[in-house]
Amino acid sequence: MTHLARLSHPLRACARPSSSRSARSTGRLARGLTAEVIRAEDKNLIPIRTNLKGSALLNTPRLNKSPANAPFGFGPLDPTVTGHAERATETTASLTPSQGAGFTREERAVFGIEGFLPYDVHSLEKQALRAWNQLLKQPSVILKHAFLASLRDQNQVLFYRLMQDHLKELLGVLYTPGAAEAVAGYSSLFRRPIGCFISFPNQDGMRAQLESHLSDVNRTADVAYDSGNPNDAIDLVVVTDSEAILGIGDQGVGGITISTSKAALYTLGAGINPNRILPVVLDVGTDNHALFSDPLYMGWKRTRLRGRNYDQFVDRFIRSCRELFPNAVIHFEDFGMANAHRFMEKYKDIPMFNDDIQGTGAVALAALLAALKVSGTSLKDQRIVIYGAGSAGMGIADQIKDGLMILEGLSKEEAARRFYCVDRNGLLVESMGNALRHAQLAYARPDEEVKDWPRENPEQDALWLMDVVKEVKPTVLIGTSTHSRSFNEEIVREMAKHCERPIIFPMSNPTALCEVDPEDAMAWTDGRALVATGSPFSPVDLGNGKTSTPTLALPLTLRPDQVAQTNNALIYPALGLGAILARSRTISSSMLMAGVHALASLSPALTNPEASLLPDLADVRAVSVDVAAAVVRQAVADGNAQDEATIKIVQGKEGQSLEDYIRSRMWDAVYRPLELVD
Ligand SMILES: NC(=O)C1=CN([C@@H]2O[C@H](COP(=O)(O)OP(=O)(O)OC[C@H]3O[C@@H](n4cnc5c(N)ncnc54)[C@H](O)[C@@H]3O)[C@@H](O)[C@H]2O)C=CC1
Ligand SMILES: CC(=O)C(=O)O
Ligand SMILES: [Mg+2]
Repeated sequence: MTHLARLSHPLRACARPSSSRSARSTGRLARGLTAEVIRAEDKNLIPIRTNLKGSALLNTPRLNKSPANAPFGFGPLDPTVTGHAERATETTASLTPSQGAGFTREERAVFGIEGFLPYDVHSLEKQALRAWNQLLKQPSVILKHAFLASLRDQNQVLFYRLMQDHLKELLGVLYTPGAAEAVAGYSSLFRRPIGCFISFPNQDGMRAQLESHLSDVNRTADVAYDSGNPNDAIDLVVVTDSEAILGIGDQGVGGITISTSKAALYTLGAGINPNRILPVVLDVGTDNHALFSDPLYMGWKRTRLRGRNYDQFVDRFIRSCRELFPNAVIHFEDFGMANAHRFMEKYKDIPMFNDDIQGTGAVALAALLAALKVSGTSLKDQRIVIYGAGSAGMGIADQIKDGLMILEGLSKEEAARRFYCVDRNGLLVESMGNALRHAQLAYARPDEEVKDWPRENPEQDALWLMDVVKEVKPTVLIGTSTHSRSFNEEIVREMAKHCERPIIFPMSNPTALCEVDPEDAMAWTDGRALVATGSPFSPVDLGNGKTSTPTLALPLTLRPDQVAQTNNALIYPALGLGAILARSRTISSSMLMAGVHALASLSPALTNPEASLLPDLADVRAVSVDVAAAVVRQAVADGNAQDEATIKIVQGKEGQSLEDYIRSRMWDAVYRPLELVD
């Protein structure tokens, strides 16, 4: 028997696929319920079915419409610690007014929760305002991050609504740089687990552990997004093994927070239903000895597993995912460089991608194409120095190399010659032999070419960044080194001597590891640089009263939206969404390139040369519609797409534009009606 909690809703009748067919028998929405069945404007009126009642309902974050407990940070304040007494008073005061709840009167009656809640019914908007006020009282980024984690763990819709309403302010809390602190402090801050933990010592139970997550998802079948087929409950797996988290290295089990943050950005950035994403950490031990000596460390306290056992473990994980979630895209995040590249090759025949290599390469190429429009130069005429030849650096080189081949018709070898890659042992040269990693081989320069270059340190063979900049006279300088402030004044000024519009992308995260502060880069190039950073930066105010920047030629004031954030988060959500909607067999390089072009074409700098090179990351959701559309079209053109409904839309057979179709598939942070099922 079914009890409808909102029988009176005017669109209730058309909220279900049809009066006689159940949603389960009609099929899917995420890729099934056809476009004419659910329109974008109706999707949020479709009830979510559940058999949970009372406190069980309130304690289920994906169904809860009320912030049930005091969020993290308000509880255990120690009044003996300076400042805590005042804060405790303040925060208690802020919690005193009615907590208010979004459950309607009818829902309260049907689900037996009236007695669990204060009387007044508060809208989501009002709840979001209260949550925002509470968050502002958190005194540090890490406590703000913890507040958000706690909210997410109590009321999913409210968490996403708050994030969406304040994306500009909160991205740096949830994601880089805030996520770096949260990952590093995981074991000490731990409250409740979010995500999926697959640990090597428990590997025999791996399948059962994944199945538990699956049945957890299926327990509350969502008519709007589920097919009713338990094997179609997960669209996306975001997995890390934590070896190279952002720029802070091996973080063991704490890496789960990078998976959960990246997962949240899929929802915020591309509307992927958060309940259909599985964030995973593969706990294979850690080589971070500080974690070993921490008695509170929660992961597997062993040195990092390597070799055959590690490979078999990852293989087993991928196999289990393919069996249990056959349609899911698998997103690899923050693996160490050698493994990241090996797995990209090994699993290239399934729908997977490596975000640090491919996502980063794609966003960097999009920013570069926009910068070239501003500078009026062509891709083939660039001399590109990459500082930090790891996953991201080589991913960027590979993507730009693809661009040189596809857009400029260069051969692979000619394209590779445009790059000079400097790593911790200096410029990559052929004589480095076995010390070169596989992904670096194509970019090693012949020793003959560089043997007479002057060295900063003549005692050494290695050529350092300054030596390379002096000889190469780069037009493009990209930082993925984790070497904070390494693009110093001397280097930037040297580059700017030989180049009208130096293109400088200091892409290392978090903020503290950025290779150059945009404000300095602008000052040292007399405002000529085209800059894009990996982490967010505050507005660069170069004019009026600033004595440190005396020789400005170009924009006197750089508004916040003028420093582009060249972060893979601007493209990976749409890449994933496109691949999911198309149910693409693989994620091909042509799909990536289609995404690059779509993103580059949205650059504000195309219409205003003084504007940001890329759209604001806070606008990622709108950006994602166009980028996902390009990815889907390419998947269909390549014969890679398998979803019939999507293919028909692309072929124009459904009378709906692909963009509208994509919007209709995007999950929104709104309270949908609940329907009680037995
Ligand atoms: N903006 C974005 O979208 C992205 C930024 N990144 C950032 O890029 C940085 C590198 O990340 P991954 O490539 O994943 O790490 P990785 O560990 O694979 O690569 C880092 C490379 O830098 C080299 N390196 C370290 N210190 C150096 C020094 N002093 N001089 C020259 N080279 C040095 C290392 O030997 C290594 O090859 C991180 O800060 C990460 O947060 C990574 C992915 C995306
Ligand atoms: C952005 C990102 O993926 C990284 O810094 O690793
Ligand atoms: Mg990463």
